[in-house]
Amino acid sequence: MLQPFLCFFCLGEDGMFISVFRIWSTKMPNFSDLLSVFSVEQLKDISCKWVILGHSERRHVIGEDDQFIGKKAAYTLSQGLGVIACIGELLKEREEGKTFDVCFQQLKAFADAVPSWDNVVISYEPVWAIGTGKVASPQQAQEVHVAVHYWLKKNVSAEVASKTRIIYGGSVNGGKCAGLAKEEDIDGFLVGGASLKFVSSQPLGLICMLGLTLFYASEYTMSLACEMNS
Ligand SMILES: O=C[C@H](O)COP(=O)(O)O
Repeated sequence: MLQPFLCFFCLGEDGMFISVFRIWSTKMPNFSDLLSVFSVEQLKDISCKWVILGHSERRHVIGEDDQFIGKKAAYTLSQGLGVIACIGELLKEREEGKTFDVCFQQLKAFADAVPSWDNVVISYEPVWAIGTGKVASPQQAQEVHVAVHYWLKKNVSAEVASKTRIIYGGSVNGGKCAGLAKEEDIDGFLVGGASLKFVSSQPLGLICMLGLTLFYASEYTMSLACEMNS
C-alpha cells in the first residue's frame, strides 16, 4: 500500500512495512538531492524497509535520470533497505511502439548499478495508468512482465529472473486487480490512490501517518532554527 505523501505502508509476509520514495543518494545531500526529503539513515531509524525508486513523478516531474536513480538504488541496498525499482513508459512511447525499449533501458540502469538483486522488487508502472483510472489490461501488463523476466534472464541470470518479483502499479484497486492477479508473471501490486482509502480507514495507519508527519516537521523546524542561529 503506497501513499503519495510522506511515507507508505507496505503489507509484507511479516505484516506492514514502511516505505518512502524521496531519498538522498548519499549520507549527506548534494545539490541533486535537494528535491528529496529523507536520508536513508533516517529511514533506518524508523525501521523503514523499502525505498521506491524510478517512480514516474521522480523521473518526469523532478527530472531524475537513470544514472541518478541507479546511484540511489545502490546506496539504498548498501544500507540494508530494499528497493522497489519502478519502470514504465509514457503514453506517447507506448503509441510509438517503444514500450519494451523504454522499460529495458530503465532496467539496464538498475542492473548496471546494483550489486545484487536479492532485495529488489521491480514495479512495472505504465505512466499513462498512474493516477488516471486507466488501468493496463491484464494482457498489456502480462506481456511487459514476461519481457522483463526474459530481459533479466538474458542480461543478468536465470536465477535472478526466476527469483525477482515483478509487481504492477497504475490505478489498481480492489475491483480492478482480480484480472491482473490471474496473470502468471504479475507477482503483486503497487497501490497508490486506492491505498489512501485503506489507510484512512485504519486507526493504526492514521496514527502512524500523523506521528511521522509531526516527527519530521519538528526535525525540519529544528534544523532550520539551527541554520538561522549559526
Ligand atoms: O505511487 C503509486 C503508483 O504509482 C500507483 O498509483 P495509483 O495507484 O494511484 O495509480
